[in-house]
Amino acid sequence: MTGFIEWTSADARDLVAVPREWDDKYSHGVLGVITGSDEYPGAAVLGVDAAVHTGVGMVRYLGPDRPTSLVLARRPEVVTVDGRVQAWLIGSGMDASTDDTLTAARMATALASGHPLVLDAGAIGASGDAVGPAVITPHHSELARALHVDVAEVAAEPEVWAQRAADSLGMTVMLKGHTTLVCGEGGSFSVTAPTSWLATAGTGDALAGILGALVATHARQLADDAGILARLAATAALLHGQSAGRAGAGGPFTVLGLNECIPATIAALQE
Ligand SMILES: NC(=O)C1=CN([C@@H]2O[C@H](COP(=O)(O)OP(=O)(O)OC[C@H]3O[C@@H](n4cnc5c(N)ncnc54)[C@H](OP(=O)(O)O)[C@@H]3O)[C@@H](O)[C@H]2O)[C@@H](O)CC1
Ligand SMILES: Nc1ncnc2c1ncn2[C@@H]1O[C@H](COP(=O)(O)OP(=O)(O)O)[C@@H](O)[C@H]1O
Repeated sequence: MTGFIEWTSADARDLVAVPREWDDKYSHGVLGVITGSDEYPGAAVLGVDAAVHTGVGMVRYLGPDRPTSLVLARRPEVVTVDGRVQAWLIGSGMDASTDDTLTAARMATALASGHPLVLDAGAIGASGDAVGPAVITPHHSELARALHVDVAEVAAEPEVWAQRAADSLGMTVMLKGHTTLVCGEGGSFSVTAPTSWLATAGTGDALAGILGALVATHARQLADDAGILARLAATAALLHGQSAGRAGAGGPFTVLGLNECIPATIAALQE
């Protein structure tokens, strides 16, 4: 694939931040999460669960009551009150033009915060309001919508459209598919999935959570070098694919099952 370097486990190894003996939950990174809705509460659960399994100092989830209850039922370690955050994950399972005024206000504050941003699904259309370094995580249809082109054009030349989006939006783009393409000021990388069983609802929400955790735990490095965002995105796609392969052992898996395999995938990476 011209210009795209295939990302490997060796490349990914140094992009998972292992807490040091002097770290605490705040210094290791706090991920703020604004995802889910009454219509799609599951997206919030899947993304938060993935972030926790990827390793982060704290996940702070701010969403409507229904997804909040479900997130806490699945992951009681999650904090659901406003406070200090080092990076934001926004958009999975929600609509940017939501009439929920509290969620809309939280989203506007996060976009303007200057903190690194992971913008998924419903937040991709709000990328123009991002102040800090940002990565968008569209599938083909979402990228086509963002660029006002036909999805068939994106499907025919995904490398061209991923690069065009990164150039025109001035941010990192992770275009999802069997081969996931990442472009940004830090480089252009491809990650080939080890299993097509990933083609199932909710796996993208988990990927966004993995990336959110990697971004939150590198917030300080991102302040000096926004270029590492592309390498973090490629690492997230690699961890996601390998965890899916591990979860299904060649067959299908649940998304929560994929998440449960993330720690072993990270441990194997660091052996
Ligand atoms: N449990 C939960 O809470 C879950 C919540 N979820 C949340 O649901 C929200 C909506 O997500 P969404 O992707 O289904 O809808 P949307 O972006 O409007 O797509 C519209 C059209 O695009 C196409 N299309 C779709 N995927 C494509 C692909 N990979 N590659 C190419 N084309 C693709 C397809 O059109 P078709 O190709 O059939 O013509 C489709 O009809 C989102 O917020 C997400 O986070 C989900 O994660 C599931 C689990
Ligand atoms: N055929 C496939 N082979 C491998 N991976 C796939 C395939 N189709 C989709 N994926 C991956 O599955 C995930 C789907 O994400 P997305 O389309 O956002 O779904 P959802 O919104 O339901 O979570 C992405 O990580 C994508 O790269």
